[in-house]
Amino acid sequence: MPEAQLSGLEALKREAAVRAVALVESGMRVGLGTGSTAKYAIEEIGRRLAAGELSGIVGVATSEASDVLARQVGIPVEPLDPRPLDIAIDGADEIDPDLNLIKGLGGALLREKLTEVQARRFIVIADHTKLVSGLGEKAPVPIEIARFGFLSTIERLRALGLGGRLRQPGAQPYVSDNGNYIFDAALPQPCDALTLERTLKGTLGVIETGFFLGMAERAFVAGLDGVREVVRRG
Ligand SMILES: O=C[C@H](O)[C@H](O)[C@H](O)COP(=O)(O)O
Repeated sequence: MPEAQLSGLEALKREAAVRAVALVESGMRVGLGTGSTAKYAIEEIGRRLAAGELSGIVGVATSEASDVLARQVGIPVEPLDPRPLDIAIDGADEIDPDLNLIKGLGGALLREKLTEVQARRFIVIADHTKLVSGLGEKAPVPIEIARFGFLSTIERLRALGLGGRLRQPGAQPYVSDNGNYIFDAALPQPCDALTLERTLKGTLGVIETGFFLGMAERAFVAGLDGVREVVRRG
């Protein structure tokens, strides 16, 4: 869509995406994120390929939807294999001052984490509404859980003191690309995300969480005064 037709927030998201895609070079293997911001990054990579600004790009998609979009815009897509990715670009639901993230409100957390952990550089793109002083301030943390015995798993999550609910947009629970359910957990504030992440990973029935801690190298965050580049400290 031409820039002039995008709403204010959408234009900001695209601006952040374009800044991140400027880091992509010919021949790179690129992790392709998921969501309404990552969509702009995929489109921009496609545009640069079509314009001859890039060549030899291979994309690894973090969701079925991003796989479809990438192919539509002419990005060759391959499955994730053990080779490192040069870069991954993705959106986020919350970003704290140390670039720890909550991701997965779009349901793609497991494939995103599997892909982004293999990237030499993981770049986050977002609009300014995603910035928080502590994780869980605005968004729940999505927890992907096995369908089998999910009610028992939810009881275990509640026993950890977590509020929240099974994601269920209609009559049936939401099913991820991997065939699992998602529990959107409300976090106590303030939240010790690292400790909670460790506890959750040791909880039977939990497959993955939407905490992306210490993974992002930098973020391009678009606000009304332009795009701010935030680099992780240490
Ligand atoms: O599962 C979805 C992903 O983690 C998204 O990257 C995240 O939800 C941000 O999406 P959006 O850019 O649409 O706000």
